[in-house]
Amino acid sequence: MNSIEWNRQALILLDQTKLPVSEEYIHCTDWRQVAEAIKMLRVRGAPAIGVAAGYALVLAAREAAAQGDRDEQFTTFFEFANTLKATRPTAINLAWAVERVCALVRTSVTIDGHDDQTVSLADCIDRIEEEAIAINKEDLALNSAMAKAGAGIFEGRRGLRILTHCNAGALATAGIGTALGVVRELHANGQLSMVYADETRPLLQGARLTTFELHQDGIPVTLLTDNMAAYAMQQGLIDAVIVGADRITTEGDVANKIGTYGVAVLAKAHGIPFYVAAPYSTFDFTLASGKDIPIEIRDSREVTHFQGCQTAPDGVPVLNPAFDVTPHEYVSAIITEAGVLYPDYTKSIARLHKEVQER
Ligand SMILES: CSC[C@H]1O[C@H](OP(=O)(O)O)[C@H](O)[C@@H]1O
Repeated sequence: MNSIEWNRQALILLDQTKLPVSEEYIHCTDWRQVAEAIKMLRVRGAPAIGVAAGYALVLAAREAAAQGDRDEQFTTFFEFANTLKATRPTAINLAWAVERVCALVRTSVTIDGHDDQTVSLADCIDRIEEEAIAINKEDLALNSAMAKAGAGIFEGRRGLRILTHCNAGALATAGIGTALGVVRELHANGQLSMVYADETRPLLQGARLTTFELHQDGIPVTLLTDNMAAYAMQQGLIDAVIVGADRITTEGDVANKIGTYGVAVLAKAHGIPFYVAAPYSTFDFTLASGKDIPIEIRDSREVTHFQGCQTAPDGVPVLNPAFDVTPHEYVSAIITEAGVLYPDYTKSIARLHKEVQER
């Protein structure tokens, strides 16, 4: 199942809002279609929306390069890029990918600090496409490195029962997944007994996507409603929690799907390790405290309706934050493609940053 495919003319996205009932694809030939797909979670998951945004910028550049004079073309392109970046504010991978491509364009048209008037936006399109493909390939490659690093935590252990929240799998990345990448590695090693998947209200990424993915791969999975996680832990059914992330601060505070913080508190109360799996591109090196992470507030209809079925009275006030922040004190370790980070996260994350910058 290929959730994101670039054929040079179009970005083909698996519409995740239709899963698990049907596998339908959207052929995006306009960057606005990709922006809508990200906003509506047809493509979702921090790394995946970064990859999709990279390809959307190829479509945006092609459109902008065909209109106005040279300066207008660049202005239009950067406006399109900013619109794309604003579709979902919490997952930093989206902004990271957009900024990475925009920085490339700015560098391409600058010589010795001056604007090189000989370079047009059209001249940049091939490089933008190369960068989008590079972002995609990097995400694909890092997933396997992360999976092995994460599985290393459980060296020699068998019969593992892992609880996860939301979907941090192949559908959320360009590869095998972050949290579910570790799960897949443990399964391949014969170490996994069961995955317990939180349904993850209100959009049910766990019920619809995680169970779908794991069932397809023959990995044992049991579905929980979100209010069952405490029971499962109390009954001794869970050995560890592994989740993904949408943004991690320099102190190790973690933004992830709403409900993650509650799972982390429950895990701590039951002495169960709580692991976060995320690539380097999920770290925000400009923020220390999780309190400063912007939390996306989504449409109230996501709570009062599901797939057209109304489940609450008209007009009832609704709170619908798409993410919450787990303070680093609740995080046992952070699994990355460069290895496993342990507290003191301020130091271990700084070391990761330094290593990657020096590559
Ligand atoms: C591979 S991390 C995916 C991360 O993104 C999900 O959010 P959404 O479904 O709204 O894109 C969730 O927080 C996952 O942990």
